[in-house]
Amino acid sequence: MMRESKVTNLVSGNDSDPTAVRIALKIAKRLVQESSKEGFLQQTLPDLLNTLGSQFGGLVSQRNGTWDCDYWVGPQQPLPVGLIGEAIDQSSIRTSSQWCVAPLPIHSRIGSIPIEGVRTASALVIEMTDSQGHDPHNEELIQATTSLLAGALQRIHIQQQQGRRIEQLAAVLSAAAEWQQLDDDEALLHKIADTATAILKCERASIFLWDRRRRMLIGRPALGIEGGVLEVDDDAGVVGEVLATGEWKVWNGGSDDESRVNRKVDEKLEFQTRSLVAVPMSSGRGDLIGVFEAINAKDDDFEHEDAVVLADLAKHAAVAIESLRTRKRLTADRDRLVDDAAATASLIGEHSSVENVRKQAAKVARTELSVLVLGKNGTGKEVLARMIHYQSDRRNGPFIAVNCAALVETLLESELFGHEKGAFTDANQSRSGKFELASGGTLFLDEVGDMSPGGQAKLLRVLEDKVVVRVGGSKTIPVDVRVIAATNQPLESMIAEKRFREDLFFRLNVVSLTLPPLAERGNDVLLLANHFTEQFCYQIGRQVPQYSESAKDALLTHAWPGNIRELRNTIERVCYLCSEDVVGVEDLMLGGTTTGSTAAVTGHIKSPALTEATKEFQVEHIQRAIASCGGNMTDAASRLGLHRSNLYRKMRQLGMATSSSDDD
Ligand SMILES: Nc1ncnc2c1ncn2[C@@H]1O[C@H](COP(=O)(O)OP(=O)(O)OP(=O)(O)O)[C@@H](O)[C@H]1O
Repeated sequence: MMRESKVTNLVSGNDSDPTAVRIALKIAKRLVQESSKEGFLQQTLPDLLNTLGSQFGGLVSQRNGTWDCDYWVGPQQPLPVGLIGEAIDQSSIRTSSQWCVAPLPIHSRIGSIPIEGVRTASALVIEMTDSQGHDPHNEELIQATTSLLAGALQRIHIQQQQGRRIEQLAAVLSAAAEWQQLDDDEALLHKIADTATAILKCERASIFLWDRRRRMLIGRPALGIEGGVLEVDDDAGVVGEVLATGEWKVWNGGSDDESRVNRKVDEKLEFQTRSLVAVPMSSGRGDLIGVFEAINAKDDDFEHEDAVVLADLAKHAAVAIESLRTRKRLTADRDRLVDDAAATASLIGEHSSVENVRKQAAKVARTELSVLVLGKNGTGKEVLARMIHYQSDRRNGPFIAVNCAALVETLLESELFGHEKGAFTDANQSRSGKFELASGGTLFLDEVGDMSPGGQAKLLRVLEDKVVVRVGGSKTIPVDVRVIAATNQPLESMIAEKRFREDLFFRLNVVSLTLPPLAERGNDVLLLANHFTEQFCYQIGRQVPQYSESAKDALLTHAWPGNIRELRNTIERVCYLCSEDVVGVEDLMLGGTTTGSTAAVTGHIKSPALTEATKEFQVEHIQRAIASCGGNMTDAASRLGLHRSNLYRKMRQLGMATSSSDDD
């Protein structure tokens, strides 16, 4: 009671004792000026001792069972260890003929701030005459002084702790940002461990990832271990304690139970653990994924604050480890999907013309050059464009195909460049165009010869400026797109007729690749027929049939006006409708067209009657398709394996009537 009132009076300055007031003022003044414990003691203690009537003495603290001087005024002397121990044990002043020892009280909080981690016993040791030491007034003053001194030192400790915490948090955040950049497991774990050793000022740090199934902890990085793998039972040592309780643990060799440490790990690592702090690591979902451990603090022991810092690091480390795992999984998934897609984009064929195209395509794929693919309908222009994309550095980006013939000018513009909300009547919301969607990848512009003059002008501008402006918008949006265009139209004669822009032609036609009609590819017909047969039979789950010799002949002599698309459709029909093990010529239902060249080889004579018959067959075939689709031209075109615009073109060629409103 007496001590509390004295302290209160000292601090509030109400005490009438001028010495007490002087002491309080000195401590308060120094507290404002000094932020380190050493500086504060150096500046304050000589004066304080003097005020208390002594020249010599100091502040002592217990570390690892022995008493050390924090600061000593005057010549160093053997410490009165017995008297100090007595004073600490009884929490009161003890005096001898030479010494007066006053224990410093341990405050658990200063104001509303809890004091963590300071549990060291300290005492003020003052050399004084016998009469001074037994003077009750002086004793009261000493007690009050120690209380103020303890408060001041603990405030300094808190300030230092807070300063260190701010520095540590900044270091943790900048390390975490660096970790996110790494994409190698081993490098990440090493970096995390290095960060922990630097921030906690310790010798080593390890992450123990929990293999629940095997009930093992895998320590990484396992420095000093051959092969770099350290495995320990998940219930062993301090790390096991953390895993079992989900709470951090500190172990300091000088004071804590030796049996808690798993010395087997030391043996494996040829290392001596003297102190350690270990904290749990949890995933974003809160599951325990392992333990993060720091070993051998360089200064003193590990304290509660070290566990707090390590726990901060562990949170960020768990996020970095998990996000790297997720990134790796996503990359592997993407690579698998890209590989699957690339496999479907291989240009099947052994004909020299196809070999040639394949070689040129492989060369051009590695460049950013614009490519124009020429060839009749169904010859595989889109397949070739995809192949170039998947062989290029853009293979992980999108491949977007647009059929320029399928859209009227206004729609094409919004399709390619996007539009802003309200740009036209149906534009209820903003939409990205295909150029934006293809950014980082390849844009395939099919039937580019069918593009309107307005569309051609806009396309040219985008190709030159590499930016798009959405319809109804004003902002320019940069696009990084490789364009591959294709057409079955004779662009050069269209240029002469002013139906295609010459400047656009030169922009698109940096490299041109031409795919030959199927009928000119000799045995490729059988190669492709076998490929499609296997593909469809696999899809249906049926046995792959053989083709009779006459069927093979028919496949080789057919004119294939619809090229590979027609062949694919024919084989699809055969696979679904012919259940025999051997496909005969009648199962092919090929109709009458045969190629001139092969007809000559096989002895057939191409006569006007045959051409007429072919025409009739085509007219009937188209009429049947339209009728079976209830007049829906889009469905009929897709049933015939044609694009809608090509169906109209074909119908016009055959002299069939088309409704003009549908005809664009
Ligand atoms: N070399 C090839 N290997 C395998 N399949 C192919 C090959 N060439 C074309 N095909 C197949 O034939 C069909 C038509 O091919 P694609 O669409 O690439 O031709 P296209 O020339 O672009 O046609 P269009 O001019 O009508 O747009 C597709 O089903 C495609 O998968």
